[in-house]
Amino acid sequence: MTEAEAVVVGVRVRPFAEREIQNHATLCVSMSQKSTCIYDSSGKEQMFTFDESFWSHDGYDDDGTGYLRPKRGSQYADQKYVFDTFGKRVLDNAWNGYHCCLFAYGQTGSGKSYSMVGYGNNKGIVPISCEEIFRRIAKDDGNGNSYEVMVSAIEIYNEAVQDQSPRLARL
Ligand SMILES: Nc1ncnc2c1ncn2[C@@H]1O[C@H](COP(=O)(O)OP(=O)(O)OP(=O)(O)O)[C@@H](O)[C@H]1O
Repeated sequence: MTEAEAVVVGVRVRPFAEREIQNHATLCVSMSQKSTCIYDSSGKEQMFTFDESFWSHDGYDDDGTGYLRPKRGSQYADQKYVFDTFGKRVLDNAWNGYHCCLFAYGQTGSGKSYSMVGYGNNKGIVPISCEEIFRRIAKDDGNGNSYEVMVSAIEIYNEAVQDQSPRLARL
């Protein structure tokens, strides 16, 4: 990990919620690789560059199990893609002994829980990481190493810190 990579930032756009569709919401974001473009009401563009721009607004279908996968040729970022490009990076660094933190920031209903924990078959970064941690431990079986896994998770809401670890342990 180089100093330049010490902090990485990604943005993700979720599909319109039912209420937004009913209110005839207008899409004002577009993404291309690492760039995110936001249009104001006059159509003026503002371009931002992040380490990753995850387009999850459209271009997906259900694979029959409830999992949302990209349609052929679409740029839809599914849960696996988000884990592979962001979650795995944090996990790999933690595995190499670095103290790491991954947090989701956004207004209510913006998709933080979806990305971090997920819903149904669309597992988020936390459960995929847990599976990966125990897969790596199992793979190392017989090499004489011992592992201790501890989990903690906090939620900061209205500037109050809440320990969500017991909730996480029930997943
Ligand atoms: N990438 C996505 N693809 C499909 N649906 C999504 C995606 N992100 C979020 N959603 C949907 O949008 C809704 C709101 O998402 P979510 O519950 O993750 O928001 P949140 O930011 O955690 O909200 P809160 O702060 O109120 O807990 C949910 O119904 C969720 O299923």
